[in-house]
Amino acid sequence: MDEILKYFPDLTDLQIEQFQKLDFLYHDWNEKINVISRKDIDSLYTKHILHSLGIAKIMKFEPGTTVLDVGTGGGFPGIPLAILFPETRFYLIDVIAKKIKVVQGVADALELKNVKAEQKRAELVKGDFDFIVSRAVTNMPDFVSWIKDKIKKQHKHKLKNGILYLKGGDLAEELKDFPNATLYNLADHFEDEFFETKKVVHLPLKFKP
Ligand SMILES: C[S@@+](CC[C@H](N)C(=O)[O-])C[C@H]1O[C@@H](n2cnc3c(N)ncnc32)[C@H](O)[C@@H]1O
Repeated sequence: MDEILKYFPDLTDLQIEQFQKLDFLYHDWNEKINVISRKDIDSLYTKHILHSLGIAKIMKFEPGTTVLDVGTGGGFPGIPLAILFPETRFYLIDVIAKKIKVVQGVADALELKNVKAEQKRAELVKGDFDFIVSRAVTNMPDFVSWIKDKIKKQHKHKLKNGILYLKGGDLAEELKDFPNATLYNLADHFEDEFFETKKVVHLPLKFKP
C-alpha cells in the first residue's frame, strides 16, 4: 500500500481505505475463485494494482468519461482505476462468469458506484466509450477488430479517444500495422524492476458510424 501512496500521494481518505481493502478482498476471493495466480497474489499491490494505475500516469480521465475494460479477469485494470477516478464510469466485462462474480463482489464491498460488471464477450458489447482499457487479453490486431466500432466520436481529452492497453516487452512486430500507436514507458514513472519493460500503448481510433 505504501507504494500506491508513494506514486499517488493525493488520494482521499476514502480512496486509501478502498485500496487498503483490496488486500483482504482479493486474498479472500482468490481462495474461492482463482483470479490471480498464487505466485502473484503476494505482489498484488505492485503487479496488479500499481500496474493498473500505470494508465493514470498517462491519462487523467475527466469526470463523465466512459471506459470499457475488456477481459477484466478479476478486475484489472478496471477496479484500481475506478477507485482512482470515482467520477468516471467503468464497464468491466469478461467472457467468464465466475470472474465477473469476483469483480462484482469487490465492487460491492468497496461500494463503487461507478462500476458496472457483466459477463459478456467483447465482440458483443453494445454502446460507445471514450476509452477502452485492457491487459493481457489478446494481440492488438484481434483486439482492434473486436472493439473498433465502440469508440465515441467527441474527444474531450488531450489524448484522442481509443485504446489504452497495458503491454510488456518488444511490441515492434505486434504493432507494425499501427503506426499511430504511442508507447509510454512505465519505468519512467515507477521504480520497481517489474516495470522495466512495461508500457501503456495508446492507440487512437476513429469513430465508425
Ligand atoms: C489473462 S486474463 C487477464 C485478466 C485481467 N485483464 C488481468 O490483467 O489481470 C484474460 C482474460 O480475458 C478474458 N477474455 C478473453 N477473450 C475475451 C473476449 N473475447 N471477451 C471478453 N473477455 C475475454 C478471459 O476470460 C480472461 O479472463
